[in-house]
Amino acid sequence: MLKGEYKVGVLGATGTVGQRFILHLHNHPFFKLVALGASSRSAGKAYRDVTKWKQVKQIPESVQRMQVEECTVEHFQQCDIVFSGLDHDVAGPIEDALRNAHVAVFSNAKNYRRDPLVPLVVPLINTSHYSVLPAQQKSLGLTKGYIVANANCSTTALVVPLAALEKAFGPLEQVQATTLQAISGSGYPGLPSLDILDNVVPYIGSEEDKMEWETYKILGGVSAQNDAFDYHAQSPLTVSATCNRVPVIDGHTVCAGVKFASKVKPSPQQVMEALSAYTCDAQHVGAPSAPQQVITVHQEQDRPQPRLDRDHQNGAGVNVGRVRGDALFDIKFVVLANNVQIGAATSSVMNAEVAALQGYV
Ligand SMILES: NC(=O)C1=CN([C@@H]2O[C@H](COP(=O)(O)OP(=O)(O)OC[C@H]3O[C@@H](n4cnc5c(N)ncnc54)[C@H](OP(=O)(O)O)[C@@H]3O)[C@@H](O)[C@H]2O)C=CC1
Ligand SMILES: N[C@@H](CC(=O)OP(=O)(O)O)C(=O)O
Repeated sequence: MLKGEYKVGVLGATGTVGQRFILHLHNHPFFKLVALGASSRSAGKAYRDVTKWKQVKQIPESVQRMQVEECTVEHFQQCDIVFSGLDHDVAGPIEDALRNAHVAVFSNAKNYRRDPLVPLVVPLINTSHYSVLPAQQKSLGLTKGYIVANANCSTTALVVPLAALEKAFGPLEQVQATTLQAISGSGYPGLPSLDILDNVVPYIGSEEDKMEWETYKILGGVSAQNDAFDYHAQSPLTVSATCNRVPVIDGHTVCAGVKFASKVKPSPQQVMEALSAYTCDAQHVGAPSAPQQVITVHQEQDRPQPRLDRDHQNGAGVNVGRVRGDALFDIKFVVLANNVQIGAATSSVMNAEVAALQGYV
């Protein structure tokens, strides 16, 4: 149901997430990158002159000389879609202004995730939440333009296997999750090397709270009138998260324990089969960024590992390993997700691909 080529822009194009957007979008099959935005420090200059480019791949030729603009409506209202990798300190009013200018905004920033009419979408799980977009538009008197948020990167890692387990075995009762989060999650330049090398920092501001409540919204449903999210209202699920920063560059690892609500518990083998079999709408509608395999289940005792597994399928899926029974929980496992790909830019792009393919853009 594509309407042809869509003009897209990137806000925060010079940042850690913005650079991933550039690599995703510069030769996309139906998104044409036409506008780049960043702060007034970068505006008016060529992209290659203001970006501290940290990717192994070079800046695409077509982007090197593009002029970076201020993130104002006048520079982006030509776009059908804008991807936001903006700092959350500034993202709120900029994204709202673009929505009001009839642009579909797909944001990585946390500002609108709690909004009762903004879908919080992990494209491997809940693109069905787009059914609330007309209610969002109606509440603002808009006929075009909306905001879709993607989740926190650690939440994204955790919820994909949880969604697959709920689909196969019914509601979950308790989830305990302990993260080992990569340095790139804190943006560039991130933590000082003297804080993170040879060290683990057992605190990431507001991360635990986000992992807990975002999970409820993502795994929840939508009201019969398509005008509200139910935040998992009918579920007995309780999530408890502990977040740590570790000296890994990219790739968030989460060690999870899960209790099922049902009295009949699946075996580790059944869990592995269910995780491997899980598929999602992004695959079914043919989103170009969707992975072949949503959850790659590793049989080796010592996988997944960030260095070895984060770039599997360009970081578009998640990796699960060490699926086993437990004395306290019904099942334990380790999940790894590339925080700057499916945890950030890939999620936004895949969300927009599904929206376009389903006629929401
Ligand atoms: N890194 C990650 O793993 C994840 C990040 N996110 C979220 O994505 C967003 C971007 O994160 P990240 O790329 O790591 O951050 P960075 O600090 O690397 O980049 C921030 C970007 O915001 C721009 N910016 C800063 N101030 C302004 C301003 N006043 N007006 C316009 N643009 C401005 C910067 O432009 P300039 O270069 O000109 O300063 C830069 O392009 C954040 O909201 C973050 O929370 C979400 C999930 C994962
Ligand atoms: N806080 C995450 C990255 C991030 O920016 O999260 P959020 O999008 O929820 O603000 C990390 O440090 O790894």
